[in-house]
Amino acid sequence: MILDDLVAATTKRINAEKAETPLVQLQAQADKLPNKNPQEIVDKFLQPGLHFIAEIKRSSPSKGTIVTDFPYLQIAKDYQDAKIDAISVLTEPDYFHGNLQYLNEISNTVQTPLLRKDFTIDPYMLYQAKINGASLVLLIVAILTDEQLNDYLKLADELGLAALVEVHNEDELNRALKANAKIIGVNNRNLKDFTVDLNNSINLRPLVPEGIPFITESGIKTTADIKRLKDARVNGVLIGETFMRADNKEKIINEFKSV
Ligand SMILES: O=C(O)c1ccccc1NCC(=O)[C@H](O)[C@H](O)COP(=O)(O)O
Repeated sequence: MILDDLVAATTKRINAEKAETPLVQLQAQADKLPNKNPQEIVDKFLQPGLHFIAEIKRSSPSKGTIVTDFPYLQIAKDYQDAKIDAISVLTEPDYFHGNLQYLNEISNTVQTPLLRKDFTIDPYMLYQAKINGASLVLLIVAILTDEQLNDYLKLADELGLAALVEVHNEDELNRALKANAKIIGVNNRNLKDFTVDLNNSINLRPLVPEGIPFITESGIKTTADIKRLKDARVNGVLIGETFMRADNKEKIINEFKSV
């Protein structure tokens, strides 16, 4: 499965990065930075209305190259101008052609909270996220043990990072809730065959308590999709490809917001 390949590539990459910059060095850098308050993001997603996380990504395993022109700083400014609630920045290099440097530069360009979108498999990546300006990190339940999930949630909190805990099914959702995840993301993409089905989120929505923001991710393309998801009472949508392909990002975001 693709997640196995992503985990293998990420493990190799992080081991190489650790050899170059040891964890203690990142910890010392992180210690010097002020902590943000992760609860602020949770509270924001719980406010009435639909919240938007817009993604910056060049490619993906399911779609290959999405855009050839990739002015990531301008895209971040466009998202900020459209008053998006958070920006998801792909930092995975091998399959998404992302880069941690993009996150760093974007954090110096916009004030919008940033999600480090990567395949977190090591605490080292949480320190990297903080140092490079993230407010949120992604924790994918399918690639973590319960112990890792608990440890990374605790560390994220200590570092002042909110965690978007991603699940694909009821079993993973139960693990996320047991670990006291404060934000749940449901991925509509089946990572075995890459099909997307918004019903995945719609079916799981009632299982998440009201005090935990419910974010639906992947495959959201039209105002009709937004209406269905709003009717299902999700708190937020995470949209990548549709926004990346749009020439006028503010226009499509405003159309989606007006549903
Ligand atoms: O998108 C993929 O091909 C993919 C493959 C394996 C793991 C994760 C993958 N996608 C990451 C995402 O979660 C999406 O980038 C995100 O939900 C936005 O989806 P979309 O709006 O469909 O671009």
